[in-house]
Amino acid sequence: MAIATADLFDSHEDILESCETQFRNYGGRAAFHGPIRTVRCQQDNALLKSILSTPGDGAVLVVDGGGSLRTALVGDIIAGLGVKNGWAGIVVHGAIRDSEAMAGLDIGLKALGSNPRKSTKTGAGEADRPVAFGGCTFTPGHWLYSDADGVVVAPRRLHD
Ligand SMILES: O=C([O-])CC(=O)C(=O)O
Repeated sequence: MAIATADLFDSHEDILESCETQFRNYGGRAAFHGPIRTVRCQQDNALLKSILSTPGDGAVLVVDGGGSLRTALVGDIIAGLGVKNGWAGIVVHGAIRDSEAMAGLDIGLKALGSNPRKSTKTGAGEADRPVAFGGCTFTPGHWLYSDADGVVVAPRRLHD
């Protein structure tokens, strides 16, 4: 069942952060939520690919790509790994590609935009550290809720 971020905000304003970044929705799931995992990488997507190759257990991967639109950090193959391994969603502060194919994948996927240019594959980056953008800090283990209105983060799970 979809959980409305606006309703969550009204009930939990004291503990919620709301992200000001204006994402586009690319995935097949318009609304999604889960505990946060993170990765920070700059125009290189080998680390996030290896993370999405492991069991997600319903988590949301927040990818801090520094807001770069120069290369795509996620395409339909990497997003498909997330589907196969039980990730609830991917939030990319950066670009994706294969956007038409992504609409058919059963996963939440938000990103700033798209670019056909691929990323490098060195594995550079950091995983599971707090990352911040849009006035919001994404801390591993905190909970992220996303829908058409936006993305909110809470220090704990908020729904039954
Ligand atoms: O391999 C990449 O860099 C991204 C991609 O195209 C995919 O995930 O399908």
